[in-house]
Amino acid sequence: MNILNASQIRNLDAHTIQNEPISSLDLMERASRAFVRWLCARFDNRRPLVFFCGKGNNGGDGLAIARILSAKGYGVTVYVVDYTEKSSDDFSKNLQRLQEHLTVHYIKEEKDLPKLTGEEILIDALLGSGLTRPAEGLLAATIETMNESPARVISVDIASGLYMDKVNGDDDAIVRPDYTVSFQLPKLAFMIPQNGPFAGDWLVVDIGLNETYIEKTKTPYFFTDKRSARKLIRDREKFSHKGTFGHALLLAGSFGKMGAAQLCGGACLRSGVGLLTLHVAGCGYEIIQIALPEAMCSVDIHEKMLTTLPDLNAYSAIGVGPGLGKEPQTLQMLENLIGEAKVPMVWDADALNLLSENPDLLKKLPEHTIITPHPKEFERLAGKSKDDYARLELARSFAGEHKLIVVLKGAHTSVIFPDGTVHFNATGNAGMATGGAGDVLTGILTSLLAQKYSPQDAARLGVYQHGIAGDRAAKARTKTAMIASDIVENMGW
Ligand SMILES: NC(=O)C1=CN([C@@H]2O[C@H](COP(=O)(O)OP(=O)(O)OC[C@H]3O[C@@H](n4cnc5c(N)ncnc54)[C@H](OP(=O)(O)O)[C@@H]3O)[C@@H](O)[C@H]2O)[C@@H](O)CC1
Ligand SMILES: [K+]
Repeated sequence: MNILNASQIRNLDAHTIQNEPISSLDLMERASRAFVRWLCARFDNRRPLVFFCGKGNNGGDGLAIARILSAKGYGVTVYVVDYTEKSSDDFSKNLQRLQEHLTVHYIKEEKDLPKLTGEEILIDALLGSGLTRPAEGLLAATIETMNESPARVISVDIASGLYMDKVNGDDDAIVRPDYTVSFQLPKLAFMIPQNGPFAGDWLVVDIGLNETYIEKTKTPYFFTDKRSARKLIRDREKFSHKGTFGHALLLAGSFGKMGAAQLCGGACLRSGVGLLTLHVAGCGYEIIQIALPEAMCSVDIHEKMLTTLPDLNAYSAIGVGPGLGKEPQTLQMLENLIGEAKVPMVWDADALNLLSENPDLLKKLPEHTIITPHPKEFERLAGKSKDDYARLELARSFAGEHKLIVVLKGAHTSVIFPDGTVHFNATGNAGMATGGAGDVLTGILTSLLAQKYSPQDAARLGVYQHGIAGDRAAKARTKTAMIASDIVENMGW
């Protein structure tokens, strides 16, 4: 799914109005009904709803939503924040419609702000995609009132004060919603880690904007949701055999860190690879043979760490890094790997840390190798960034410069191609922020590469599957109690 910026969304809006055709007022009504459907499915009419509306179209949505919910028997109080003389046409029309049924209250100065009990549900319809500058004065005071109340807050389209596609200032007044119900498309702002508190649990409701126009609009940003992930999956043919699904090699584990190799290997097996060999330090031989009977073991000459490569000819993909340690002999092995590998690779964890300590090696990494840094590992590789938008930009130029596929791990993990395209992932949860979850991902990616998925598809699909398995694990165990091996146990579609 494409992610569009604010001006592209404005054009999309105009295109839909002109070509469907539909009036802008009817489109606002459709968007409002979509919001109402979501709200009614989640909240019954026992709690009072308090609306805070601005005077543009986001405020117009708020007024329309209030009217529809009031007709459905919800208790509705509406405040219009009177911060400007200007108002949009559709705001004015909806104000007139609402006033036929309900008295609207105006907030003209701070003393007009209501006292909230915390029992209400607050609807934030102050500012939407039309935000052009930080919210100040009366708007900022209203935002503060909402944020200070223990009441639940639901933002219409996007939290008021949050830019859709660029960084906010540290001191900007921004609503901190529990939920954001956004129209038609996910917004770039929702993908950015530092915006977590300003997106809440966000979701997208369909309002029938022109799909063809959305697909044709050029953007570097995409969202891998269920529909787009499904398109990447290849069925297992009836007449296939284990050779069809490749032979993966994992170089992982060291003394005290054999669990990383086990998790990585387990995930690799569970993502459909035909055969798996783990090359492990001597101390890992029995561990792996017992823990993963489906895998084969190749044993290093060193008892505690990996120092030498096995013959690489048998393998269709290689994953390296989890639990490797950073000893000089292991670094030597990585140098040899870069020289000898002729198949697609995934580099993770200590392999990346060794790369950042040896920038010459980084330059030699074969094109389209997948690297899977978390933010700290990425910082070691590419340097510091002043904010999360800047880090995304740095990752795009890094991927381009080194011709690598960068999987920047986090909530909405971003998969970045050498051409600068960014695919944010839909699945996963905070329960996955736990030791070993990254090793699981490396196993999955290596498995998909061994099955001859292109590195781009393997990265997007693997990250998506990893997240799905994590979501299932959280359901079974809760986010707090789940551990990385639960992710492996919950693999599969
Ligand atoms: N296509 C869709 O998805 C659909 C979208 N719809 C809805 O429309 C919403 C966008 O509406 P919108 O364009 O009227 O802008 P909105 O955010 O209401 O702001 C209003 C005006 O406020 C101003 N302003 C900006 N920043 C300010 C500030 N800090 N402090 C004070 N003033 C500020 C600025 O005007 P300016 O003063 O810059 O001239 C701006 O124009 C969208 O989020 C969604 O809810 C649906 O109805 C149907 C389909
Ligand atoms: K809003």
